[in-house]
Parts: sequence; structure tokens; C-alpha cells
Amino acid sequence: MPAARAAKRKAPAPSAAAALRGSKRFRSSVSTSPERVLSKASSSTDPLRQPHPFWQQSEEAGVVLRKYYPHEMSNARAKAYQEGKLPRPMELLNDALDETFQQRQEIKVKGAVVHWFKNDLRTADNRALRAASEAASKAGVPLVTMYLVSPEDFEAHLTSPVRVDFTIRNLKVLKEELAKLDIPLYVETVEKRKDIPGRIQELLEEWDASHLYTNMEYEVDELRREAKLVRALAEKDISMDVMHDTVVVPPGTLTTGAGNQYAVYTPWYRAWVAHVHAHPHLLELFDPPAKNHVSARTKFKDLFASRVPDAPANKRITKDEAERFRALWPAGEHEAAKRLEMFCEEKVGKYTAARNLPAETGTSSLSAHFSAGTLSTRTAIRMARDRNKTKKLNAGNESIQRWISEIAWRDFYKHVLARWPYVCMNKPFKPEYANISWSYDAAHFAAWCEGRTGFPIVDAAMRQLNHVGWMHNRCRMIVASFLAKDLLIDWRMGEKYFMGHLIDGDFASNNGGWGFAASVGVDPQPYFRIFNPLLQSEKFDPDGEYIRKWVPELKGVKGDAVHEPYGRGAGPEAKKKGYPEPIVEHKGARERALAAYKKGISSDL
Ligand SMILES: Cc1cc2nc3c(=O)[nH]c(=O)nc-3n(C[C@H](O)[C@H](O)[C@H](O)COP(=O)(O)OP(=O)(O)OC[C@H]3O[C@@H](n4cnc5c(N)ncnc54)[C@H](O)[C@@H]3O)c2cc1C
Repeated sequence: MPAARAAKRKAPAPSAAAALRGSKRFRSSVSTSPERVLSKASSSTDPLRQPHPFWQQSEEAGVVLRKYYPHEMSNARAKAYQEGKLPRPMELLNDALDETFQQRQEIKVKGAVVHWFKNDLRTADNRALRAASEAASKAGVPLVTMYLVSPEDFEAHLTSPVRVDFTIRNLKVLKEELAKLDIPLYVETVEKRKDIPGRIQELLEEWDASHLYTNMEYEVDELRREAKLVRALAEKDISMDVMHDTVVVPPGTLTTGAGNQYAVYTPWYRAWVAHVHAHPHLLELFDPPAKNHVSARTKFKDLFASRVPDAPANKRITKDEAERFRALWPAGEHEAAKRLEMFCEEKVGKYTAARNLPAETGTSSLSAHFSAGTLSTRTAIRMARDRNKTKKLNAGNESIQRWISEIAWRDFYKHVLARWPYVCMNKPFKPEYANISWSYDAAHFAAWCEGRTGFPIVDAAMRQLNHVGWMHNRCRMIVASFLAKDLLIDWRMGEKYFMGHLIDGDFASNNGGWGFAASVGVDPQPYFRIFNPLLQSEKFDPDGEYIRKWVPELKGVKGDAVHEPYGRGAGPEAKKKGYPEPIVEHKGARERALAAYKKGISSDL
């Protein structure tokens, strides 16, 4: 596998990026923490190091802003990434893998091979786990697996408590599954994220392991960490391999005729389908790991006995929540497989008609499993495609095609993240969209978070999110548009609120979804297309069933008034039950948003 990958990867063209890579300035920039970049920025004359002026506005904008965006980079720096003048984190990792390739090939397997689990908490169809198992079997040594719980990573990624709980529960199931194959799963909490690489090295040495396998994560910090770790371990004669697994097509593979990354989904998807058809192995499934070497049970007895720690203190949930989430979101790869089969058996054929109606269970609710990695997208796409009785992704039943194309959005947003890494640094895809003058109205934001805006469809959706840790896709678009346009609140506050509450929180998909709905991202909805919450409500929840389920104050409101109680004669009833009046007037809010977007986009900071 590494040989094939190395052969396929093009030699990096000598570019401005390559020149910078060798320079002192670049080295200091990649090794410097964002906080230090910021504190140095004021004294620096380097335009790439200036913070975005938006940051300077924070004094007047208040505490919320300062808390959320201390690290926003300058537009100039984002543009430098856009133009390829700064090496992207994925290039750093690819370079580390390429440059150590020969050396790693020559390392002999010692006492064990290790797989490091991250967002791939399954035994089935797991590329790096399978590769680790094969390496261990071939050398006749045990396979050991590990997962490191990092409270600081959870904090930095704003991982929601419900997602952390899901992770811990998934780990417990995974530990049992692996034990059936005599494979130990060792789980340890590492308090400081900066200590993770060092701790990995210690564990590998303790286990006399010479080979480490893991699947790739595409966020900036993770790519940079892995790039350094590959090199550091190679110096200690330990081989680390980092594989593409959470995507079907690796980022960087698909380019336009002019050689650029696609920034629009439809042509990207056409290229994605053509590429998968031309490379059918991309949808081949990886077997689960083989039964472990007999010595594993004795040699690593302690690891089998180790327990999965509780969620860290910063991410605990209450007993009530724990019971609710456990019932709603059963953990483990078998639950994921069951849900997938049921969906493919009963629902996928009607997906096109049902997918936009939040009152129906017309979608798969598999996103929590895709994000945790208890299910691979390869497996899901294959199963749907095979039901379609065609080997083509773009033929046969329209609903099946549609569902596959929805799953492909996951790949699309990961390709975007790898190509434009600054979206990971609080920056909109188009840097000039950072110039929009957002509102930071704390009362409006609180009303949105708590589902008290007086717009029933928005409130129903936010209450669904707060109660079950998940929200229907149509509603995600409605509430995101409402926040960024009707309330003109900085979309990043919504993005972060979502991450903090979703069980399926996935940086790339969430950032992409917010960028789309707020018209600031890649392939954005045009900014002048502003969702009318009332029309959305009438179209997608025609009987008001979804609203009545999540907004009990409106349960007794009859007919169409449920979409707009104060404008359709149900005001007294709504008021009596404590349902608020609308916090903004849509038409006026729309005009305000249009003006703010126009002004922001045309200013050149
Ligand atoms: C503002 C906003 C924020 C979002 N945040 C996230 C997030 O943090 N994590 C997340 O997994 N999805 C996110 N999405 C995408 C989408 O809403 C969810 O994936 C979907 O609602 C999950 O429900 P499902 O599994 O029933 O989807 P289905 O309709 O059954 O779709 C199957 C799978 O396709 C993928 N998918 C579908 N639509 C999208 C999409 N628009 N973008 C990316 N992947 C998609 C998901 O993995 C999903 O599980 C967001 C969308 C928006 C508009």
C-alpha cells in the first residue's frame, strides 16, 4: 500500500511553497502556536502575520467574540494559503511520509505492531487496522491497539458532551469486539494534547513495537502533529503509516481541467463518480483484523484488563441525559450496521421524496456513526449501490443515487479542508467574506440557542438539537440561514454552538454546512437568497407536525397558524402558553442582511 501510494503521488513541483518551506520564517510559522502568532502579530511587520482587523473590533464587540475567535488569521495569510504560497498541512504530512518512505520500509518488525484508533472506532472495513493486522500476522507478532482520550482536544474541537459520551460507549463495544479476536485495546487519558506524541513514543517503546498504523484526520492540528510524529518516530527506527480511510477518494485527487481543486459540488461530484468508476478498488471493503497471535493474551495481559476511562470532567453529561442518549443512539459498529441495513431495506428507495421532511424519519440518521467511524462510507455506499442492482453510482433508482450523492458531501468537505486549511482557522472560504460586520446581540443569540425566537420552525429545530443531539438537515439549513441572515449574527457562533451540541459533529461537514447556509463558504448559497422561515416551514412541515412535536406551547394551535401564531390569529393562545413573539421582522431583517453582505464583500481589508 505505501509503495503504491508513493508511486502515485506526484513529486512536488518546485514552487514558492517549496522555497518557503526551507526558510526560517516558514519553519517558525508552522511550529508556532496560534496564541503566539497572535501575540507576536502586533510587533511584526510581516503582512502575513497581522491578525484580521475583525479581531481588533473585538473590544467593542464584547466578550463573546473574544472568547470565540482569538486566533483568526489575517486575510493576507489566508490568501497566501489560497494561492499555494504557504504549504498546506496535508503537504507537510505527505512530505514526511514520502521522505521517510525508504527508511520506514527497511525497519524490521520487532515485538508488536500497533494501530492507533481515532475517528475509526470499528473493526470492519478499516484500512489502517487491516494493514496493521496483516503486518503483525506476517511477522508472527501480536497486534496491539490504542485510543488516547484527550480532554484538551475535546476542548479545542468543541466536541459536544453527547459526542464524547458516544465515543466512550463506542470504545467499550470496540474493546469487547477486539478481545474476541484476542486483540487488546488500550485506552488512556492524556491531559495535555502536546504530550500525545511523546506518550505514543513511550507506549511503543514499552510494547517493543516497531510499526504504528493510523488513519488520516484532515484537520490542521492533526495533520501537523502526524507530520512531525512520522519524522520523529522514523528517527527512533519506528515506522508510522497514516492512511486515507474516512474518504472514498483521497483529497487532492480530483482537479478541474485547469488543475485546480473544485470549489463547486456538482462538477466535483461528477468527477468523483467518474473517478470511483475508473478505480473500483476504492469501494472494496477491508476485512476485519485476523485473530491475534497466541502470545498476545500473555504478553499484553494488562492491556486486556485495562478499563475505558470515564468521560473527562469537562465533558460529562447528567444521568438523565446519559439514559436518553443511550436509548436514542445505541453505540458500536453492530448497531451502525443494523441501522444501515434497516435503512437500505425500508427507506432508501423513498429517500428523494422523504429527505426534506423533518417530521418523517426519511433519512438514515447514520451521521453519528460516520463521524465516530463506527461505519465507513465505503460500506454504506456499496450496500446502497448493490441494492440498486447496478455497479454504477449514477444509474438505476433515483433515490439511491441521491443518497449516495449525499454521503459524497462528506468527501467533498474533507477535500475542501485539505486544500483550503484556513477554513479550520475561523476563516471563511472567501477571505473577503470576513469583512461583513456581524451582530453580536447576546439576547438574540441566546434566543436562537434556546429555541425562543418566535419563529416556530427555527425553535422546533433548535429544541430538537438540544434534546437529542441531532437535527434534520433541512432544519440545519433553516436555522443557519436564520442566524446568519435574519439575525445577522456571526455564523461562526452558530458553527461552534452546533459542534458543542451535535452527536455527529464533524468539523469539515459542519463548517461546510455553515459556510453554505451563511453564504460565506465553498459552493455557497448566493447571499441574496435568504430563506424565508415561514415559507420553509409551510413547505417542509406542511401539517406542522414537527413544530407541534418540539414546541409544546403550540401543540393546541390548529391549522396553518402553527407556522406563524402571532400573525395568524393564534397570538393569545401562544402568549398564554408562554411562546414568544418573533424577535425580528423577516422583511426588514432581510434588507439589513443584504446591505451588510454587500458592504462587507465590497470592502477590501
Ligand atoms: C449548518 C449545517 C451543519 C452541519 N453539520 C454537520 C456535522 O457536524 N456533521 C455531519 O455529519 N453532518 C453535518 N451536516 C450535514 C447534514 O445535515 C447531516 O449529515 C445529516 O443531517 C445527517 O442526517 P442523516 O444521517 O439522517 O443523513 P442522510 O440524509 O441519511 O445522509 C446520509 C449521510 O450523508 C452525509 N450527508 C448528508 N448531507 C450532508 C451534507 N450536507 N454535508 C455533509 N454530509 C452530508 C452524512 O454523513 C449523512 O449521514 C450539516 C449541515 C448543515 C446545513
